[in-house]
Amino acid sequence: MEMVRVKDLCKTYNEKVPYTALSNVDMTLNKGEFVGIMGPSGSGKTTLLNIVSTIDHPTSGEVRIEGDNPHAMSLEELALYRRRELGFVFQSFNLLSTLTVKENIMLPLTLDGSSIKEMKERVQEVAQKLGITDILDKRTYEISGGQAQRTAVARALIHKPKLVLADEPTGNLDSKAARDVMELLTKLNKEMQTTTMLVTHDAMAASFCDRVIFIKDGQLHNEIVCGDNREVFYQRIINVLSLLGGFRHDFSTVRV
Ligand SMILES: Nc1ncnc2c1ncn2[C@@H]1O[C@H](COP(=O)(O)OP(=O)(O)OP(=O)(O)O)[C@@H](O)[C@H]1O
Repeated sequence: MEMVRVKDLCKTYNEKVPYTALSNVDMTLNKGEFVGIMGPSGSGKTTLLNIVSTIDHPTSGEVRIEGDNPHAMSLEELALYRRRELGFVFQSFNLLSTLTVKENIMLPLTLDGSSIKEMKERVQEVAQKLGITDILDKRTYEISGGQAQRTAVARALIHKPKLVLADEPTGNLDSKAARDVMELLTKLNKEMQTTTMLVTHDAMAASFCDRVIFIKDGQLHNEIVCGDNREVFYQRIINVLSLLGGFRHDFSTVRV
């Protein structure tokens, strides 16, 4: 079943000199699928994620999420839609430092007016899945980067969103923490059947996906699907990246 449908999507930034960041992008994400988006620096990955996640608007074309067109909603409808149906994970964690880990995780439910009982139950459930029950009362400055990103993942998933959007979630983590976060994200994706779109430059992170879509110069380049062997998938990702060229970062040195 189709969860996300991107149709003929174009984005031009109207600066002094207009810049076309995306041209005629078509893609589909199926329900429960974990899809990576890769491409050289400046190829349009974040622009694509921002438009699918409703943070930015397309110049033309359409995004449908389970049939809904979020870009056609009013600001109030859109705010509610984002809060209820989408989950976000960012490179910089975006946790509120004045709140505890537990309060950060609860935030989407607090904003939605859920009962205290329900919030407590859901926090316990999601914290257990992410192995962070023992840090729930800590402040965000008392925890490690890996724990911070697991907290951010818990916050993104607590309201059981339809779609999780992750922009370089391993970008600020060491290789061990990065691998842990990817293992948890994929485990929860399978358990909860939450469709996930991941932008990354990291081949190790991408090798956890079911499918990786490559973009270059704002257009779809190709895609590869993970078979039975993740190590082979990782090598195939590296091969496409070396063909594409133009990477800001060195390829990940982490072995799968
Ligand atoms: N708000 C903006 N105004 C003008 N140009 C922009 C804006 N945001 C992005 N761009 C340009 O659009 C192009 C695509 O940017 P985008 O951030 O989507 O690329 P990316 O593939 O995510 O890059 P990176 O891997 O470096 O994060 C780049 O050339 C960028 O300079």
